[in-house]
Amino acid sequence: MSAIIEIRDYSWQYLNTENPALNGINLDIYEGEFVGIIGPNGAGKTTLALSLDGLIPGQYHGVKQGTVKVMGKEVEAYPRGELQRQVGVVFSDPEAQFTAMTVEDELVFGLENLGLSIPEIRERLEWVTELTALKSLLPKPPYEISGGQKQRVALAAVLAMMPKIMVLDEPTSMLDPVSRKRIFEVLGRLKREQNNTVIVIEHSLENLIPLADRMILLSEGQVALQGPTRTFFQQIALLLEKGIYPPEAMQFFYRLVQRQWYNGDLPLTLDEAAERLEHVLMPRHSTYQGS
Ligand SMILES: Nc1ncnc2c1ncn2[C@@H]1O[C@H](COP(=O)(O)OP(=O)(O)OP(=O)(O)O)[C@@H](O)[C@H]1O
Repeated sequence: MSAIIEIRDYSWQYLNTENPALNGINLDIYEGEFVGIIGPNGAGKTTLALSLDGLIPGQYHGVKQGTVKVMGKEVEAYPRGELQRQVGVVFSDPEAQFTAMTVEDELVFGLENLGLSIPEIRERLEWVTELTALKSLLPKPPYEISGGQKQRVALAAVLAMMPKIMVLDEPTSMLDPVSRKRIFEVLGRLKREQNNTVIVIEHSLENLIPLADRMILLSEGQVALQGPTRTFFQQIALLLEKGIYPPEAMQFFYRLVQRQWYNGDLPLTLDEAAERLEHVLMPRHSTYQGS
């Protein structure tokens, strides 16, 4: 299977900066994958997102080396606007993306630009409104709704365009836990019901972990670690060293490992932690078989 995104020896240095923001990146991302990208501040995560939809090098000044290919073609080779049909990006500050007077117009606007027929626009509007639970907000001006609602509108606007690849750059960083959960519920449905390739840059690991097939750790512009989610988080010592704090249940079990009270794999979720704890405390009663 060939990768839908292929990044080879890719480096990007913004103009007038001392170090490259991305430095020798090699990555393959496959169709239908749900990939989580994490890393400390300044690691290059947003730069990577900008590189995937061509805003880098299109709208930024700097020096590029290597290649970023989307669906077999280098990002610079796409005619203007064409790449954005394949790659939809949602940033953490949705306000900047809104131009219309109502939420409904905001959603319809992009679809009209795609040249879709009116029945098709209606159909997609209905689908995306249901998926993101936006029905009651359709007549409202985008600037009158809450931060969480804005983020759902931004997500819906990109989803409605049905891009093959979606990149979400800290989509919940400005949201309270309830709104954050709702965004992740939408992402969960997207994963179960569609075959989109989804790349999420996110600090909220509790929400990301159950969805991600694969995780990538960026650090100082490089891929410091990548792998299937479960394997990835077993490298907890490296993650902690890079300033990433995995969910507390995982950290708790890591302490048990350090004290030699536990030698199985680290649980990814609270439910898994409860299961493993039962095995540690009451091995004869537990149904958990160990790793
Ligand atoms: N427009 C820009 N001009 C110059 N340097 C930039 C620009 N944007 C980012 N940088 C620099 O590039 C490096 C990577 O930044 P980037 O925003 O990609 O990191 P990040 O991992 O997304 O960080 P955060 O988690 O804080 O959003 C940083 O050193 C940053 O200062």
